[in-house]
Amino acid sequence: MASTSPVFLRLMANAVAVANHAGNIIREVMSKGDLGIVEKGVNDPQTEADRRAQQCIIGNLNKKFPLMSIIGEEDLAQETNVELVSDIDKEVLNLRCPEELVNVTEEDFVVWVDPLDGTAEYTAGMLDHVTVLIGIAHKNRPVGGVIHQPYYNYKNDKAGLGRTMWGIPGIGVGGFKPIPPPEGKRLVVTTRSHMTPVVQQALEALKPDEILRVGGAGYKVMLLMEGHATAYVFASPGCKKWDTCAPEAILTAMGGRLTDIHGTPYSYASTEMHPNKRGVLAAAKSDDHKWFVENIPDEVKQLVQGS
Ligand SMILES: Nc1ncnc2c1ncn2[C@@H]1O[C@H](COP(=O)(O)O)[C@@H](OP(=O)(O)O)[C@H]1O
Ligand SMILES: [Mg+2]
Ligand SMILES: [Mg+2]
Ligand SMILES: [Mg+2]
Repeated sequence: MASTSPVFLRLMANAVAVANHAGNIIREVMSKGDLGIVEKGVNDPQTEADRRAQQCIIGNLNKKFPLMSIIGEEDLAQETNVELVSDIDKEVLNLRCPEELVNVTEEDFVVWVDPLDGTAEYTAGMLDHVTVLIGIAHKNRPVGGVIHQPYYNYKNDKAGLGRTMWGIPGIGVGGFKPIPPPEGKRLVVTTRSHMTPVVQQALEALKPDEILRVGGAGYKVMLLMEGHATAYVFASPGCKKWDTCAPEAILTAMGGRLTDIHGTPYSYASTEMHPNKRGVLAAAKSDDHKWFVENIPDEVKQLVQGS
């Protein structure tokens, strides 16, 4: 069965399995207590969990898809002797493949990996903000996404720890139940740890009923996916392609939209620069997305235009 499945489904099914394994690594590093924090820049920490999770994800995907471009957040020499993840997600493997991807070979996919999104929150013990993000692009656009949340349910002893969500535009989503945001309320989610005057200016102009400040692009998009927020607004060039590729795929699969703050989608080609220099704007409903694009002030748009 596996060998006859389209490459895309094998890739998605392996991405789910390897994201789950990365979640084990993230919990193991935390439980050992020594996070091995390195500051990559201003307010940009990296931990032993970021490093080991990336080695595991890229090492395994490389072994199975040696001709594919894989781009990870952390700048590391890839170890060759990483622990092999032998499982594969059977449910995802047996999904219907989008028609246009049935015959696509591994060379034509680009995979964007954020081994640990929400590192600042991980080091601060805000563990539910942490996710593992694996986004798959074809012809510059996200065609599949996996978000693993290793600490889902960590405050509840009785429930299972961790969960994995996926989405394939044109096919659907799994691992969670999409819930629309409350009608008649404007709930905006934004950064907790990378606030700037321009980010703040954009938020004020939108007159939200509530501003939710949480960590990680993955967790912010999860709040959109499950009806806790109307839009994710980040008028800053700080996020990178590995932060948005997987979340965009899942949001698109459920009818939402993720673009820059001007309303233009990003390209996820392997040659693309890493930063999302024109900011991030996402919503679970495309009508809401349109409203936010129209109501971000021109002054903010001029300050976040990528030049
Ligand atoms: N000014 C900045 N400098 C570095 N990284 C930034 C940044 N603004 C946002 N990011 C990155 O974008 C992701 C979401 O940020 P935030 O939580 O502030 O919304 C984080 O990913 P990582 O945790 O994977 O590094 C974070 O590092
Ligand atoms: Mg980081
Ligand atoms: Mg990130
Ligand atoms: Mg990261």
